[in-house]
Amino acid sequence: MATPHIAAGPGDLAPLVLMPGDPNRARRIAETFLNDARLVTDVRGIVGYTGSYRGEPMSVLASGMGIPSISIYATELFRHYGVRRIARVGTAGAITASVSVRDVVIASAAHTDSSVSRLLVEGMTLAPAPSYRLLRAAGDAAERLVAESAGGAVHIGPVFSSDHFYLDRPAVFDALDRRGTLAVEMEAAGLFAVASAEGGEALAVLTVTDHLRTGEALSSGERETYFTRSLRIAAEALLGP
Ligand SMILES: O=P(O)(O)O[C@H]1O[C@H](CO)[C@@H](O)[C@H]1O
Ligand SMILES: O=c1cc[nH]c(=O)[nH]1
Repeated sequence: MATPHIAAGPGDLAPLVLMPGDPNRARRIAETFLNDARLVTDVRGIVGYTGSYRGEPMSVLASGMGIPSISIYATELFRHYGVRRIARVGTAGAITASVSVRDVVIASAAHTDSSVSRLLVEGMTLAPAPSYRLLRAAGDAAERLVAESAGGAVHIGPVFSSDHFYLDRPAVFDALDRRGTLAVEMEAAGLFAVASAEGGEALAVLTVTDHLRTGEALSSGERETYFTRSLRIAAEALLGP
């Protein structure tokens, strides 16, 4: 059963998976958010746990950073472990003035400079996007949570999945900003492309931890506090219709 990158056995992973980039965050999600979570894989330090959320089996597996890394884990989950839905829960940098740090961005599409949108179907530039069912469920969950709890705004719109964390090309961000792009991160487009190829469903719910325009950044403590809201939106969406 084990794949080159996941050591879990048959039935060890739930059909619903939360996927942060950071393995430490995956462990914290297992310890503080899921119920009765147990470790099911730790190949290369990319830990995965399975427990439950509101009585439903749910797993968390880290993706590592970047499109190549998340593409490996998402492919193996959908293709070999019977996973149906993956929600990326990650951090992002705001690239437009109307988005602030502490806000949540739910990706409705993911522009990318990665070859993932160009290589998979010859002669075509694909448009990586989340599952509409999960996106709608996330929007509904966000409305309920914003009404219930304090915190920043929740935005739904396109993000930029960059192959470069250190991209010294401000004109790229200006042009994407003018086209309504909300934030930058490094995995959503790869996850969406894999989900569409493998017949799975995917979503990305991002906590805005940095602002590329103002230079503002959350402290590590604040990152954990505000991350919980994205997590709840993503987990509720995974349970959705
Ligand atoms: O917080 P995570 O999920 O890792 O996401 C963001 O943080 C990493 C860069 O620091 C990239 O993986 C980017 O997408
Ligand atoms: O990819 C990322 C993630 C968080 N903040 C950024 O500026 N970029």
